[in-house]
Amino acid sequence: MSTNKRSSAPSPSERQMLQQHIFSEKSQRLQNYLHATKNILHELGHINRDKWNVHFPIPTTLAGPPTLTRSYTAASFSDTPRNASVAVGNDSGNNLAPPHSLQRANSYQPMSTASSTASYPPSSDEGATASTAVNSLNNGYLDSVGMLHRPGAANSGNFGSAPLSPEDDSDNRLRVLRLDLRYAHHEASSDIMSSLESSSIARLFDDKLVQSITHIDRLISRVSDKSSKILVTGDLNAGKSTLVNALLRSNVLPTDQQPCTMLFCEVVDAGKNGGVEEIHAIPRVDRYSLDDPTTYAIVELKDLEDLVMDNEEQFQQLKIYARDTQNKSLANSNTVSLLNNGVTDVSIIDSPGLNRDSLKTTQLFARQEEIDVVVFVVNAENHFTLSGQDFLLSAGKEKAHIFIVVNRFDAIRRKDRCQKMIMDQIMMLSPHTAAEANDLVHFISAQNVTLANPENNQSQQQSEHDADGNKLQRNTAPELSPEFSRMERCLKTFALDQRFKSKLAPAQRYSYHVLQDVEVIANYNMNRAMQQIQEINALLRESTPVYETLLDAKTETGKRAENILDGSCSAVRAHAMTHLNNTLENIAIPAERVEWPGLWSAWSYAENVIRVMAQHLEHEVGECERFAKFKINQSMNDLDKLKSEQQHHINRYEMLEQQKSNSSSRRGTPASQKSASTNGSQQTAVTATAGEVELSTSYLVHIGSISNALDTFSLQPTDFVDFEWEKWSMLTTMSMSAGTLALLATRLHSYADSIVRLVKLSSTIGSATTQKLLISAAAILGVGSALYLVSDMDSTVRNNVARRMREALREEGFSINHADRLSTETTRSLRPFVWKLQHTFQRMVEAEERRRADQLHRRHTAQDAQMHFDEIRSKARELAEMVARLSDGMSLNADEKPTKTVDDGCLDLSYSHEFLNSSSSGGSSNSDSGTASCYYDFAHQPPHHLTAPGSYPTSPTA
Ligand SMILES: Nc1nc2c(ncn2[C@@H]2O[C@H](COP(=O)(O)OP(=O)(O)OP(=O)(O)O)[C@@H](O)[C@H]2O)c(=O)[nH]1
Repeated sequence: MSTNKRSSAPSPSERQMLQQHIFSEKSQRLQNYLHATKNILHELGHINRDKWNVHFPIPTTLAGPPTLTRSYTAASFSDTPRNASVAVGNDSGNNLAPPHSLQRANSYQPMSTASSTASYPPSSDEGATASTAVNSLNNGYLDSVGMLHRPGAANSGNFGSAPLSPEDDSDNRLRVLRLDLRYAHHEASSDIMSSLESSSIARLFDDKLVQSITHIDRLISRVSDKSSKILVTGDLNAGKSTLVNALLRSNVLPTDQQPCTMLFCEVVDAGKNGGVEEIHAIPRVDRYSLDDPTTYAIVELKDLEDLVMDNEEQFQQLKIYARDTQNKSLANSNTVSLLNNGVTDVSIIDSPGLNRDSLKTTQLFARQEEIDVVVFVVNAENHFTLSGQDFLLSAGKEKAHIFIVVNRFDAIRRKDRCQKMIMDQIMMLSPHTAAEANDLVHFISAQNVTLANPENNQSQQQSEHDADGNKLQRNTAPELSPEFSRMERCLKTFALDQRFKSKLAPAQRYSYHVLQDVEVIANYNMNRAMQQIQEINALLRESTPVYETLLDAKTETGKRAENILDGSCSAVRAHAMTHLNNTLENIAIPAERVEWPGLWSAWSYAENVIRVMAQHLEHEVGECERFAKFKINQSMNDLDKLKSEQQHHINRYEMLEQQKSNSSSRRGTPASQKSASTNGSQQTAVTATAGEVELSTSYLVHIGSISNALDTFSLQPTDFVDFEWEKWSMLTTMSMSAGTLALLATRLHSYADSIVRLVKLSSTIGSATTQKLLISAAAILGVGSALYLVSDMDSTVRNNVARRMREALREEGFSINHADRLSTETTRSLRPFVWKLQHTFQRMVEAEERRRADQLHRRHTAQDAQMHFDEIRSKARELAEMVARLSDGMSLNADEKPTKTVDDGCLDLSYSHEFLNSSSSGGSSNSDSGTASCYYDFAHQPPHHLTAPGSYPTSPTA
């Protein structure tokens, strides 16, 4: 790059063209960055809502809102309450100075002792802690101010030389996205934060993100709006209207010793209204359209005073289209009108006094978002009132620089003292403004500007006549004090030439701070996620062997419980079978106790025998049941022992369940409800107790009959006859031994057969004697048998009954039925307890598995979040650097610039000229000069990964 090019000075028109070109490039880039910032916030909100409740760094040191000593405000006007504004200022996270930084700010030294260098102390807001020094004040007094600079920061300054540098200890210092809950609860934010559920914090954070996104939208529209709005504000009667009139060189706005501006009055060049001077009284600012006369009422300029004073209820704002009378020559910037400047459309808004009423004050606070330049008028006699302080703190939320006009300075006797006190206040309220006090703080007397007004200032006008003889009025150049001239020049520079500083820097600053906050939050949450992953890993490591042991215990306990049950059932069954079979076998024995009452009561004897036998059977069945109960009790004890062996598993489970229920009751579930449900589950988990055994075995007592066969069993006549032929054989043998036919008789097997054979024998023998003998023998045999029958009838009956009963019972499966029944009953008694034990283990295993699944899920979520936060952090960091680089080459600080600045340092024109030349020749401006890098990135867009589809307009071509 040739030295010739660099040294050639640009003409004013070239310079202006360059400025506009650069401004529109930077403006476009800034809009892109704002969109990208919004996307990052959207992304963060999405993560916060759907993936991971964002955790908030809890401030370890609480930064209170800065306060000034009352001595500064003792002479102030009535003040509006501080509450809203302090909250806003605090909320902004901007310029919140901890007490020590306030002390630093208070240590303002007169220029002779102040240091011109500045450091960037940690743990404090960028401005409030800056060690700035004022070397001089206005007119030589406000001369040079130390530049805040942090070595190694990504940026080299910003539009307004307010540094955009990361916090040194930023982990718990957020500027914009901070959740400050103090004001709602009168408690420390950290206390409230730590007591809140993470989901509640996430909801609050979501609201915060929405607010921030809305604000960025407003910034985008402000940045994209080609026109500039200058808001003139300050306390009542500070001289705001007088100042506006002085700037316009015309008594457009009414002034009075009493408060008179009740409405916002926006003064716009009449050229915007087809050159017609008139007032549009607007009921709804948001609906106002110049092309739609229904959105406003037209009022003549002469009626402005009445309108301003009396219609505050009817109209929200007045738009005053006034003709500009100043010289528009660009050659002399001092005479270029603010409204009609040839650079951009400017409007000046005169506002009602800050401390007039809280409603207007609130409106004023709200309006800052749409304005580019704040001109704050301070009454030199009153200094900053509390309302003024609050406003500056709030405006400082994004505007590092505020143009401060200390008016009515003519009325001050000890001017030095006044200047010093007011500068002290400014340094605390807007340090960046204080740092550039030379350009931004002016001590003037607006009233001293003599204005052109045909009614009250004829001396300032010359009358001429046009060709038709009409009288023309032309302003003569008013007499301006040097202070006023300088103030005016600086204001024009600030509002027009330094639109980077006045219009773009606030948005740049806000975006940068948001991105820094995002980075801090992402970093914090990454660490939290990492911590959570580590905790979960440790928990999983610890719980894996426990889980495996629990699985084994579950299997083993289940098997052993089943074995106890099966063993018990088998024992009961086997015992019942054996016992009842034996009982049936020997069923006749108990009947032996029944006394034989004689032949004539044989029937009742038989009935008694049956009853005794049935009773005996019943008793023996009961015996089997008692055995079953015994076995059930024994098994219960075994199960209880089994449970005791595994008690440590159950204890752990119950402890974890208790912890869970405690934590859910902390989250709001009624404690009683929780503990009831927990106790209930615990009770079901506990195995049998003695009481339960009693209860469970009680239904083993049989109800009613023990056998159908026994119920229908009845006595039969044959029961009295002994049909056991063995006996008859024996009897026959015995009879025959007494006679000659003993041998025959022994061969006979039945009584009938014996008789028949004897008869047959007698007939074959043929001898009468023998026949008689045989008949006698038969008779003896019959009588003997009868006698025998009668004498052994009791045993016959017993045996017959026992036999028949045994047969009947066997036939119905008496023993096996009872064995089965008792076995089933045993199972039924024990099964619930086995199940409970198994269920307990099943639930423990399931709970453990749920816990592990939950831990794995949480780990996955944390890993996911870690990844997302890492991405967001990188994006935010990268974008923040780009946002910071946006101000490369725009620094006003001569120390930082390799070349001199032109016209109050608004722009390095040698570079601009070079850029213009190189770009017009199609070449790159940085080909041979490292110092010209400030314009290389004009066409930079955010990297592709920072852009959402369709988010960005195409890059403007240089
Ligand atoms: N001595 C002195 N008086 C001034 C100066 N500027 C304004 N005044 C007077 O202060 C009074 C209030 O001036 P305004 O311009 O109406 O003040 P304001 O801030 O617009 O008042 P409101 O809109 O009612 O809040 C008027 O009487 C002015 O003449 C000044 O520089 N010096």
